[in-house]
Amino acid sequence: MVDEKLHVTQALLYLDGVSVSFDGYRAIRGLSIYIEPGEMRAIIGPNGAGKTTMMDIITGKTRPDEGEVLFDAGKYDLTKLDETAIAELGIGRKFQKPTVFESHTVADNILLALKGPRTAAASLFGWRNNVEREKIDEVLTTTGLLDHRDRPAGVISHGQKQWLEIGMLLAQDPAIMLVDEPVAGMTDAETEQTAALLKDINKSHSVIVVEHDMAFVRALDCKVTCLHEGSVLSEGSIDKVAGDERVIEVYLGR
Ligand SMILES: Nc1ncnc2c1ncn2[C@@H]1O[C@H](COP(=O)(O)OP(=O)(O)OP(=O)(O)O)[C@@H](O)[C@H]1O
Repeated sequence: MVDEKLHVTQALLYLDGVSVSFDGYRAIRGLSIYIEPGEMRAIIGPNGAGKTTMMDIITGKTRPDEGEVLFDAGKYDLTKLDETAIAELGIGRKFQKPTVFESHTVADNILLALKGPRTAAASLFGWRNNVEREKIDEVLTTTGLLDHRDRPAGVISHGQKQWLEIGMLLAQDPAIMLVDEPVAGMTDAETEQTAALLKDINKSHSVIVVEHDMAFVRALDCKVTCLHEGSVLSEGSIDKVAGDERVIEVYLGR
């Protein structure tokens, strides 16, 4: 049921005054972030700034002690929903380490993601309809993996595995994709391609990217939020944030 009191914002994702403590340590402190529909946002900040914890709060893995976490113009209070319900609302997450099914082909990995976990095993042996085939090829084209569609996912490069996992997320067509450090361990060329891929995906999906690689963040060409000690230290264009003396002191100047 939709609570009328929640209609306080047009933001796709609205975090306001969010705090959480672990064993008395306040990992997130009065964090407020608003993501507009269709937006791409890069989140940066030093180790321990709270970036992963923020993603955990959005996806329901961690419950905040206080604050509001609303989705889709205030329609849904994410603090009241579990991880499965939040995923079903269209909030998709990609963790840092790729977790593709290595013994299955690249195409079957996308098929498994399309089907969802419940019917996945059966679907691999079942009839694959044209709609699925078209969707798989569309995702593989977007992610630059069409030439690898019939190779086992275990033999493709680290960068290609990251793109495959982004593709698996894309197959589920989430309203917003949360992507955690996608270019860690990538070559410069792969990093550039990943920025282009996420910008392409952002034409039809909102995206939040956590990343340390500043060349990559610059290439994303989007609004940047720098977290520090669990709250927003600086926010705005990459030039504004990268030129902010407080950001240089705690993060960039290291
Ligand atoms: N489940 C947990 N139990 C106890 N402490 C935690 C837990 N999760 C996070 N923390 C602490 O909360 C703080 C924020 O951690 P978090 O992982 O969110 O930072 P981060 O910005 O993602 O850092 P990194 O860039 O290293 O991934 C850290 O001090 C961390 O040790």
